[in-house]
Amino acid sequence: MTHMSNYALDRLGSYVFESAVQFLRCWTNLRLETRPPLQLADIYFDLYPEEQDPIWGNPCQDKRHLEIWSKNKSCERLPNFLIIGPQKTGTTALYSFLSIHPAISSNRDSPETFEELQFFSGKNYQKGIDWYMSFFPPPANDNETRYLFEKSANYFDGTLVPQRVHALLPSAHLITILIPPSKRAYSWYHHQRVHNDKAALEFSFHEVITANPRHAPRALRELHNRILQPGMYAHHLERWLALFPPQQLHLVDGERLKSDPILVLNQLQTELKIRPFFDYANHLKYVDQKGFYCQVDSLNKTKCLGQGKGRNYPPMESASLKFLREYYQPENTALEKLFKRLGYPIPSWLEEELGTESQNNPQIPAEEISNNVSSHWENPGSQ
Ligand SMILES: Nc1ncnc2c1ncn2[C@@H]1O[C@H](COP(=O)(O)OS(=O)(=O)O)[C@@H](OP(=O)(O)O)[C@H]1O
Repeated sequence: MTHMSNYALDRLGSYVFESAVQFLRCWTNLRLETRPPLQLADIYFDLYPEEQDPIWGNPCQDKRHLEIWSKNKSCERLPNFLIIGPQKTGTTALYSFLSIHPAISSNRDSPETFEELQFFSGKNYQKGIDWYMSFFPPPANDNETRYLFEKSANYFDGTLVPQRVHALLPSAHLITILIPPSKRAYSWYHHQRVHNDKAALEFSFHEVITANPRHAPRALRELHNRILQPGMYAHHLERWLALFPPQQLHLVDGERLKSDPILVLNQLQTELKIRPFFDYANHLKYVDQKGFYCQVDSLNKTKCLGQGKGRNYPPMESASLKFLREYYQPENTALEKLFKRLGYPIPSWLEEELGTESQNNPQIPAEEISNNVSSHWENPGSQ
C-alpha cells in the first residue's frame, strides 16, 4: 500500500488489500497484527523517510491509467509551459504580456498567492493534481489549439521543483528570465523592505550581502541566502537540464524584456512555435510615466503593471556592485559557457558583468535559435 497516487490502482487498492489479507489468513499460519492508521503511517515513514513527500506522476502517460481516470478529468488541463522565475527578473511582465495572446491562457488566480500557484515549490503540492488542474480552464469545444501556462517565480531555485515538474509535466517547456544577478538581488532586497521583512529593515543592502552566514543571526542569514542564492543561475539551470532536454528550456534576456518586450515576445513565440503568430507591436507601448512598456487594450488605453513592479529606489552603492560582481564571477563564467553550449547569444549585461563586452558577439537570429528547440508542441499529458 502506498500514499502515492497511481491513478489506476486507487480504486482497486482496498479490494486487493482485503483479498491479500484473506488469503494470508486462510492459507498461512502468519499472525497478522495491525495498528490505527496514524500509528501505521508513523511506523511506515520511520522506515521510509524519503517517501514522506509524494511525487505526483502524470496519469496521462499510461493508457491503463487513462482508461480508469474519471471522464470529468482531462489531460488538456495541465500547462504546456511554465515561467519558472527567478523572482524579480520580470516574470510578472512576461506573464501578463503572454496572457494577451488569444491562444494562450494562464491559470486563474489563487486566493492565497495571487497569480502564482506555487504548486511545485511549497505546501500546495500536498493538495494534489486535481487541485492544480482546477486552476486551468477546461478544454473548449472549438478544436482551436490553445496553450496553457503558469508562472511561479520561485520554481527556479526550489530544491525539489525540477524533479516534481518532470514527474508531472515531462514535456513542458520552461521559460526562465535572467538579469544581472546583482540587480536581481537588489530588487529582492527592496521588495523585502516594502514587505516589512525585519532583517531588510534593520540592515543595509551591503550589510546583508556581506554578512557571514556562519555567524550572522538567523533572520539576517536567511535574508542573505534568499537574496544571493537564486542568482546562482548556472548552478540552478544545470539542475533543470539534468532532467529536461535543452530544447525545452528557454532563456529570456530580462534586460531585453524591459527595453524591447515586443522583440522578446515575438521571438519567444517563434521559439515555442505558438500558432497563430500574434504581433505584439500592436499591443504594447512604452509609457514614460511608468518607465516601462505597458499593455494597450482594445480602447487604446494603457494598462501598466502595479506599483510593486518597477519600483523606484536609489542606485546600488558601487562597493556593493563590486562585491557582487566578484561574488558571482564563477557563476557568471559558467553561465556564459552555458549560453554558448545552448546556442544562445550572450546577453550584453553578462558581458558587462564579466568585463568581456569588447568581444564580438553576433546576435543569432530567432529562426536559428528555434531550430534548436522542439519542432512541435506536445500535449502535456502525452510524452
Ligand atoms: N513592463 C514592465 N513593467 C514593470 N516592471 C517590469 C516590466 N518589465 C520588467 N519589469 C521588471 O520586473 C521586476 C519585477 O519582477 P517580477 O515580476 O519577476 O517580480 S516577482 O518575483 O514576481 O515579485 C521589476 O523590478 P523592480 O524594478 O525592482 O521593481 C521590473 O524591473
